[in-house]
Formats: sequence, C-alpha cells, structure tokens
Amino acid sequence: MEKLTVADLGKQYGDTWALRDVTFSCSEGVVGLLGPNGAGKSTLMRILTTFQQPTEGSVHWNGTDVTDEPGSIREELGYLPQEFGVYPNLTAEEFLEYLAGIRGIADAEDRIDELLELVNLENDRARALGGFSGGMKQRIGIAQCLLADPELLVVDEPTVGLDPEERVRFRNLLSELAEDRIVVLSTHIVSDIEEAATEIALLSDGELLLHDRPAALLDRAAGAVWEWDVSDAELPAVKRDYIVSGSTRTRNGVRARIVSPESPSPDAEQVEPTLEDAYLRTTNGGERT
Ligand SMILES: Nc1ncnc2c1ncn2[C@@H]1O[C@H](COP(=O)(O)OP(=O)(O)OP(=O)(O)O)[C@@H](O)[C@H]1O
Repeated sequence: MEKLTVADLGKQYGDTWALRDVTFSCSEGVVGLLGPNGAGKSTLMRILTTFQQPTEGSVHWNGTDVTDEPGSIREELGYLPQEFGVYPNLTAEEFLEYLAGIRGIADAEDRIDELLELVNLENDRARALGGFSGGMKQRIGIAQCLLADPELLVVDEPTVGLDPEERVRFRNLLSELAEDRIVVLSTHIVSDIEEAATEIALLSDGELLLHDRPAALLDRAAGAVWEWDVSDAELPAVKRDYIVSGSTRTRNGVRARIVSPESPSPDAEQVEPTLEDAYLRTTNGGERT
C-alpha cells in the first residue's frame, strides 16, 4: 500500500474550484509538484498538511483518513510553508531549541547538532537569524521541519529567492532526505525538480494533468521541439503563433526554440526535448498571462 493516497480531491473557494478531481498516491522519493502560478499547488499542500479542509475527496496517510484524524499525519509531518518567518533576534541554535520546546520534543540537543550539520549551518549556529541570507533561512526552515524526524516533508516553493548555488545545494539536500521519506516539493520552475524528482505531479488550473516519472513527461514533447533562425521582424509573429521555449540572439536575429506538433518552417530543425519543453507543451505555455 502506498503511504500517501489522495483521492478525488477538490477545493472550492466561492465559485472557483482551486482543485478538482485530484487523485494520486506515492511512497518514498521526491514528488515534484509542478504548475504555473495559481494552479492549486499551495492549496493541495495545505490540505495534505491538514491546515485546510477539502471540499470533496480524501487524503489518507498509512490508511488513515487525515480529515477524520489529523493527528495521524501531523505527528509524522514536516511542513515548510511559502512564507516562513523566523525570529530575527534568535540565533539558529536558539530558534531550533525554542521550536523543539513548543513542540514538546525533549532532549533535542543532539538532534539540533545533527540537523545544523545536515543543513550546513554548524558554523553559523550562534549567529542571529536576522543576518542570514535567503538560502540560510530556507536551510534553517528545513532543519526545523526535521526536528521530529518526519516521514513526510512538504515544502512549498522553497527555492524562491535563492541564488543558483543555493538552489543546487538545497535540491541536493532534499534528494538526500527523500531516500527514506516522502518529500513533496512545489515549484513553477522546472529546473528545480529536473534532477531531484522521482515523480512529477503536474497541476494546471486545479487539475492534475500528469503524475508519473520525469521520463514520461519528457515523452510528451517527443518530436515536437524545433529550432530555426528568425529575423527580429518575424519574432513577434512567432511568439504569437507558437509556444516559444527559448531564444538565443544570433548575428541577424534570433534562434527560436518552439514547441509545436508540426514543423513551423522548412528551415526548422527537430531537436531533443527538455523537461521544460514538455512542461510548456502539457500546460499549453506554462504561466497564464
Ligand atoms: N483563500 C482563498 N480564497 C479564495 N481564492 C483562493 C484562496 N487561496 C487560493 N485561491 C485561489 O485558488 C487558486 C489556486 O491557488 P494556489 O495558491 O493554491 O495556487 P498555487 O499553484 O500555489 O499558486 P502560487 O504559486 O501563486 O501560490 C488561485 O486561483 C487562487 O487565486
């Protein structure tokens, strides 16, 4: 039996369905919850973590319905919400001691040492959090999630505001953590999950368009990615008529990369798809404008 099972989940705000008929299940690994802004990712995460009630459907954790018994998942859950506040005057170590205290975790000293080392903040343990970079704050955020050694870790857009180096470090940390637990990670940036995700759940307009291995998503763009040279004058029409997944400047214009089932021009060359191409194809262009 899978550990986490989501069945026919729906959430309505007023007249709007933020989630509709979402069904999937998973065990250990990184589940990359991918989708444009407003797709319903945060809503799904808040329901998984029991901060919100679904309008319809259910979430089961190890066979127990979490709406009926929220304690069943809360005891084994670490959650890093999108807006994670820290107390600027506390040091990293004091912050973790404080949270361990209010969560009733006794004798947490050794665990705090272990976690500070895991998130690579052991040398900054005595520094006030107010002086931490975005990446350091995210790492202390992950450390606090792990205080009780949870089996399920839910992190909402954790790489927002991180520099490229911090992103890579953070992704590696999550992959390590997913060896013996489920990590659900939401993002609208494909490269955040390209290497780390063992499964991708793709949400768009509240609907789950796909839940599968990254390779299955990649297959969706097979034979549908093209590159060719266009002039600056032609570029606006290309952008209007196609899903453009990239463009690089050339001497006389740009080399456009587009996602389309048919060749856009006799000069176009078919190229290997990336996960970004497949994501754009599946969501019909990604971000809604
Ligand atoms: N409390 C709320 N009341 C009304 N509508 C809401 C509420 N929370 C979210 N929504 C709407 O539900 C939809 C899904 O929002 P949600 O925040 O879950 O998406 P998201 O994929 O996490 O996007 P983002 O990355 O922008 O947070 C959006 O249309 C949003 O406007």
